[in-house]
Amino acid sequence: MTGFVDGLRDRLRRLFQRHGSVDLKPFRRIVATAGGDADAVAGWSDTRLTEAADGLRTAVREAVEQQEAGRAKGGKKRKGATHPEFTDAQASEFCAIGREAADRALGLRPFDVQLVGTLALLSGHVVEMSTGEGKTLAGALAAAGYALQGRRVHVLSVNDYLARRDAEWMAPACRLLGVTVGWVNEGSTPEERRAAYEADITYAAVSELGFDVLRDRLCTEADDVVVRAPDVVIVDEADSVLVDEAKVPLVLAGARGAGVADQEMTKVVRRLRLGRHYEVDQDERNVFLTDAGTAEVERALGGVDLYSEEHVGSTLTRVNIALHAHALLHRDVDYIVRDGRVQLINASRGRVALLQRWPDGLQAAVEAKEGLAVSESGDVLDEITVQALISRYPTLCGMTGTAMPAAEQLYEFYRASIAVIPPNEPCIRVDRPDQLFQTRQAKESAIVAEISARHAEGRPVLVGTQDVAESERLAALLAEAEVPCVVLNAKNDAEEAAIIADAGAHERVTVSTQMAGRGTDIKLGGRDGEGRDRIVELGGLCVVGTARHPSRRLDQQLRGRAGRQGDPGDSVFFASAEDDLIGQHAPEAAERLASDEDGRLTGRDAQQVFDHAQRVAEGVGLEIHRNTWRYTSLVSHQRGLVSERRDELLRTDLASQQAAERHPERHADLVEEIGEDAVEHAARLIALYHLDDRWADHLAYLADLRESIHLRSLARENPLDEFHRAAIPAFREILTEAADKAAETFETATITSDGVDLDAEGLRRPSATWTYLINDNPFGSEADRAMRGVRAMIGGSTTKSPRRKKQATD
Ligand SMILES: Nc1ncnc2c1ncn2[C@@H]1O[C@H](COP(=O)(O)OP(=O)(O)OP(=O)(O)O)[C@@H](O)[C@H]1O
Repeated sequence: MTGFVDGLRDRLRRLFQRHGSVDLKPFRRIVATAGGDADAVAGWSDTRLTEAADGLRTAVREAVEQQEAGRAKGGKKRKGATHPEFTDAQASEFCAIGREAADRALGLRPFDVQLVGTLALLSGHVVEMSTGEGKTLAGALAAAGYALQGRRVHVLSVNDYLARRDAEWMAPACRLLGVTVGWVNEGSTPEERRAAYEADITYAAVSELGFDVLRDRLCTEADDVVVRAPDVVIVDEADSVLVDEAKVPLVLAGARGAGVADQEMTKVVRRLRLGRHYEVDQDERNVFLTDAGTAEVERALGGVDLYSEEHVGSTLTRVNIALHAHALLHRDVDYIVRDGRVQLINASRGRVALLQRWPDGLQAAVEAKEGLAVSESGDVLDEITVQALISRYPTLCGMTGTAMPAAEQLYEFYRASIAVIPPNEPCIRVDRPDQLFQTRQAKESAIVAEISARHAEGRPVLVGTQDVAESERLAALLAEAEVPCVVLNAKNDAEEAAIIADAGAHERVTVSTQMAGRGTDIKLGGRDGEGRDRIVELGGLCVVGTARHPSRRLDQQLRGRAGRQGDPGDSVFFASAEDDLIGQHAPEAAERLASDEDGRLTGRDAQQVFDHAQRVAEGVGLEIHRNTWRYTSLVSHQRGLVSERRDELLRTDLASQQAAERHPERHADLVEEIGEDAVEHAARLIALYHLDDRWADHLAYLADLRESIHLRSLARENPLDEFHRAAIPAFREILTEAADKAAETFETATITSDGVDLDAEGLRRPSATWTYLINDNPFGSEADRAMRGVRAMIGGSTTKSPRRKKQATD
């Protein structure tokens, strides 16, 4: 009933309420009062400043203690956790000392609007502040504010570079406020991680935090856990993380042995030709063998029948994996080859995703395609989506330049409201109308002409491309036109900071893949801003987009690179009817468009077609997000229950108690023989092993279930209901089954004062683990998958998901 009422309320809300900014007046009032205290605070010594911050910390703690004591006296039970907050007077004092601390420690005196942003963050909102308005500082002060309220804060960045940069940059101001700061990077050791998470504020990339949370789930000693319980999360580039990346599952896999390359199949598919032997979906997510392709493969494999019972599960799956690697994963778009290894490119950020890989079979197939040694294979041990990861935090807030266009999703998925903070200086950037063309070739000629013209004027130009291959094509065209350019993409992201630092320099042309999500500052005149006046005179930075993105938000993020802090600048997007956006979302409309002899689209409706295609793309993106969440929220709930049990096993003597209940004699004998502690330790190891193993099996079952259920949806059953109908009972017995198995092992295993040797009992934990991201639905939407199922039934081939080895070999 509650679910029904909530659902109805949500629908009504969506119908009637426009998502607007929260009221900033109360924050403005507090900041104005803080302004009055500024002179007094300016005269304080550093020590006095730190003491004042400490005084705030104590006052908040005492207020919370008083509240709790009052509640206990009144006999009231605590209903949900209440979070400590500043009173208005405390908030005002915090603003005054925070501003002074930033000024002294960083040489940056926060503007009023930044403090308004800080207060909005402290109220749990997502804050919209334009590019270059100083979100990093507003976020750091909010983090310090939460820390003074006694909360533990994680500040999440989109990548390692920003996490470290922001932590190191902001730490001196936080230190002056008596607040400690740590950061985590991919290369951090477990000790460094633990120390970083012990700090009041921890900066980390989202994926790094997620992988730490997953790795913690494998610990068998409480002291090995690195991440403490989630409390407050401040998300930088909030819309990218909370919306664009939310659906991506982070996966932890455990080594099972050397991987095996399917050389035979790689050779077979290499001979296949697009159009004749196989076809690729318009959105490049699925590949199908044609009849001629099927015949060719069957012949190459010595005359097998791919659809016979013998081959349909195994050989056909192998063909599909190899074909997927051959036809759908492109070097320099989806991955690069570096140091003899395949490295994935994170599509939304145009960066190499180190230590990440595709699911087993697919990874091996790509490695075989590239003639590389095959890496280890493994089993999925656990996975979590970014959304589930962030939903664990009782308090969520964040900042971004583009929150309002994501308002609906932010409310729907996180119940987050938006505070739109006005700029410190009004934005004077000119966003020019789109330049639309019939063909990609005509578009690229026009892009080169535009860049050449701006370059000739001496203006810096930032070009945002969609992928690495496009960047390189454009760089070659610019070279032909004798326009020197710097290419920033996943191939050289180590040099990113240096390249970006100079992207605003005189005559500089920077071609960047997926600039949108990079969150780095471009200063006019170059890194030291020396040539700034000259660039201002010339008109500032010119941003060129080479295609419209799948959402307006991404377009805006790219445009926002120009015109920071009231700087001059302009932006223009080029687009063609041959772009993916149109091919995927408005192919029929594109056929009706008219163009002139330069290939420029002339009709008035051309712009509408592009806008429409983008709206459709946004709708598809939202639907994928909703759908993923509908599936994963159940899994996430189940995961929470398992985690709770696991934590209890890890930190208490529950495992030993359970063993004593089920096998009292064996337990008593062992305690006498080797002592209570040793028994407890052995029982714990055994119980954790079985719980983890059972959970990994359950995840594999759910993945299979989800895959198979799409076929049932053709029989007009609601796939989500079906999924729940099967997934809930499958989970119900997990905890009991794991405990039963643990009891069995406890009864039969050899347990000595040295403990229990799980390997010897055949209960092998993975020797090594690694992590990877699964991109949003790499094997297509539900509808695609249902269609593939039908095609398979009527005799065509499909790319069956190789998501899990278990599944692939079913
Ligand atoms: N109060 C301030 N006074 C002077 N300069 C400031 C102030 N706050 C921030 N800055 C400067 O503004 C620049 C941009 O800051 P920051 O990178 O935090 O912006 P941002 O809002 O995060 O932009 P982006 O959208 O690019 O991430 C930095 O060079 C920083 O030093």
